[in-house]
Amino acid sequence: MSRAPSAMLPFLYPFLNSTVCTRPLALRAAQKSLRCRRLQSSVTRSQSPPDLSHLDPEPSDYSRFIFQDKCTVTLVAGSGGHGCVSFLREKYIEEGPPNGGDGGSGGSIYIQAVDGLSSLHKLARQGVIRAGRGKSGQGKSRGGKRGHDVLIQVPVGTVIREIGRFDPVEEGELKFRTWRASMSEEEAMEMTANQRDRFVLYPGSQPSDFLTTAFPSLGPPRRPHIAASEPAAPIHLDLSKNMAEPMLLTAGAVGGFGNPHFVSRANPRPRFATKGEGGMTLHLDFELKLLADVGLVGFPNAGKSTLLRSLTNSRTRIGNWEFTTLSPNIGTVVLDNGKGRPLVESSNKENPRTGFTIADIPGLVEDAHLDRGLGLGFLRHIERAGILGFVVDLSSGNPIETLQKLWHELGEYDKMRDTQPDAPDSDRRVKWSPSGFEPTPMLVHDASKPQNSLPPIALPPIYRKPWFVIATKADLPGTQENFVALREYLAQVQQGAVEHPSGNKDAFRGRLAAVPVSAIKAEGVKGIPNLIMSFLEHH
Ligand SMILES: Nc1nc2c(ncn2[C@@H]2O[C@H](COP(=O)(O)OP(=O)(O)OP(=O)(O)O)[C@@H](O)[C@H]2O)c(=O)[nH]1
Ligand SMILES: [Mg+2]
Repeated sequence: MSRAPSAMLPFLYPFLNSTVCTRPLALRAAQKSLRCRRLQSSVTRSQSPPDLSHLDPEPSDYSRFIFQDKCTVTLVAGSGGHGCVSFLREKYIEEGPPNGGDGGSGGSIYIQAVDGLSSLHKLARQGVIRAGRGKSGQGKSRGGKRGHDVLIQVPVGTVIREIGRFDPVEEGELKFRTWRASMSEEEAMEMTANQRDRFVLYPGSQPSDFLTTAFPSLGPPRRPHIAASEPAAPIHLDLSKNMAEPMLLTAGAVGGFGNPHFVSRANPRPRFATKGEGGMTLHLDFELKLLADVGLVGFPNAGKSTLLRSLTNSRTRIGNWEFTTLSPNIGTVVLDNGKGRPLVESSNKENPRTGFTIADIPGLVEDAHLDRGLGLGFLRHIERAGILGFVVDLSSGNPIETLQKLWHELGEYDKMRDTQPDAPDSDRRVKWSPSGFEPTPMLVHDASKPQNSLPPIALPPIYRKPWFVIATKADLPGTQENFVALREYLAQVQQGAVEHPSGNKDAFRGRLAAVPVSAIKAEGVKGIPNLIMSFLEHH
């Protein structure tokens, strides 16, 4: 592992003020220079004197960040408990009145998008999520206990789409309607055979009692009142904001009636009660649309993971070889003074930002848009970041070319996405047939792809995202000229004197800053949160 030379970075300091805090910011930066200096992640803040050993760790010193951006989960709402068949038993009362309690209702499933989560892996591991079943009613008119509710918490930026559902109440309603449509009113009153499966009998009854008991006519299956606040089918939710309160996804089913409900003059001691309704099953697809506020884009070994470590509490893996990082790592920059007071004044007074997230995305390679290297999956992660931070290694080659090559990949991906919206999911297998043999046409089915997979979520094009450049490894010798050239190039792009590196005329041309840093020494990184905040607040 290459240890950086211990020389300080004399050339860095003049640049820091002129580049990070460019014109509109310069005044503000001067006024807030004190605050600017204090602004740093919770990690660096708590270290005095600074211990930088975590920025150049042993390859084995890392914590695993389990990342999952997509999963399919089955949700089963709780079914209702059965009603109870019971009669009052007391001394001197031989044949007491019915006193069976109603069944408890099933548990509901709620969803809430919360800040602070960044992956769907916990949800993905569950596979099937069941709310509690309502308990059956009991004697002495005691109702059954409710089933427990389930709250699913997902990261902000999760999109939920329905793949399929099975609703026993809807099935029951349909069955009931077709059954009623086929007979007259009187017949319906008498004919109860079709509804026998909705009753429970007195515990000591024989199965044959089902045939001899005269059951009353029941209406269609019942729905709980809170089902009215379920989202409309098919479910499509875009949870892009932190939710203060959970939202109902599927309501638990109602419990059955106890036997006192069926008392009539003809049958004062009914020996039956009704079953609870069945809970709904939902198959939902969860996908993270927003990965993080900022995505670090760069070639392998550029120093993205080191930069993430220097900015946040992340313990992502670092190594002097390519493809050290294989899945995104997300770190959070906390912008408070440790006592809940903000260090950056947010222009949004009502809901000020207290921090933001940065994703270290695995390195891109040339032709990544053709799915080379670790390919399209990672371009999709880049597509999901709000702001792009291009990490360019000043010590290897021409940084302008590096930046142009990175943009070229992103630009090609944007173009490809526009022309073939479902290209990333298309079947890429080669269909080969031996010469002279004409194969019979058959449906090629990719077993790895779920049958009812949904189309990818539509995201805005990459070239419209705000971006800036982090020129890293500035502590290495001979990097100064490279940085000066890069800064001049960006100024020209901003003025429109040269073509935007994405090759797109409508691309983002706001303030284009280049920040020289030495991530390994945590030098120059303190201005980055301020710069990112200015982007987050104005775009
Ligand atoms: N001198 C110097 N070396 C650095 C700096 N930042 C990172 N490095 C070194 O560069 C090498 C690669 O760093 P990583 O952070 O793993 O690079 P990466 O971009 O995450 O690489 P991949 O995960 O493979 O894409 C490591 O040996 C780091 O110690 C820096 O600012 N100065
Ligand atoms: Mg890495």
